Amino acid sequence: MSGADNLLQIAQLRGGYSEVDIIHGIDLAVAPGEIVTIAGTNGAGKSTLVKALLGLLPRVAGTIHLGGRDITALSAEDRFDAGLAYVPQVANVFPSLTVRENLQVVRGVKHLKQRMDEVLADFPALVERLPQPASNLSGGERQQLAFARALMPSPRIMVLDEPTAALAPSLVGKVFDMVQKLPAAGVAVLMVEQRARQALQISQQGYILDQGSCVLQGPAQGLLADERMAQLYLGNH
Ligand SMILES: Nc1ncnc2c1ncn2[C@@H]1O[C@H](COP(=O)(O)OP(=O)(O)OP(=O)(O)O)[C@@H](O)[C@H]1O
Repeated sequence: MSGADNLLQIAQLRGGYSEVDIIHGIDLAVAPGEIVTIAGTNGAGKSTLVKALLGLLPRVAGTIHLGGRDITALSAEDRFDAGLAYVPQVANVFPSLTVRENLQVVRGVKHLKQRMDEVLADFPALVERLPQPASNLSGGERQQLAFARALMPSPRIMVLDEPTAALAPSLVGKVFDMVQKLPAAGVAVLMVEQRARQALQISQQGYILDQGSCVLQGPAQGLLADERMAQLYLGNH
């Protein structure tokens, strides 16, 4: 696939929180319908890369294109409106609002009632919880609500920050199942995940960061098959 066909195209992205660069010229692409995993050691720069992508890093250089449009200079709000959804690791729902209100307050949703019905069709467990405060939800249900919220404005790509991190091990498979269904709903996925092996198993492409640079990239199955690299960077999960 040529660069022009990619949904998301990050080129030579660098930047940091002060004058010191934390990420050093990263190239990354997500094609329509793809799941792409970013893995790497602690402190490698994964969250910093995500912040740069979302427009939350104070200083960046390089370019970011979404659907062929240069979004590098856009605010975080305008990137969201352009179809970039984000599910943070924590604080991804409003606990004091009901489940219904959590879905209603998402910015930029057209035909709210209809869209809510469409999204809830994929999350039946949330339907009976609609009148309850989100604080009543279990960890797994809360993650479902976070995904449902992110889907409300019909994004083109969802950026997931360690979607399994705060969950009991028994729920991890369910979250990866949810992720795996997103491309069929027309949503590509860019996911940072510590459970790198499991994440790569449901991904088409993977990128391994170390000290702010991409040290390895390619088809996910190839990365999993490279035992030496897998030992170094992918951990046991
Ligand atoms: N707000 C910040 N201000 C200054 N430096 C920061 C800030 N956030 C992160 N850093 C630094 O940037 C580097 C990369 O951190 P980052 O959080 O991007 O790594 P990561 O790969 O996401 O790590 P982890 O897997 O532990 O979450 C680290 O050296 C970190 O100390």
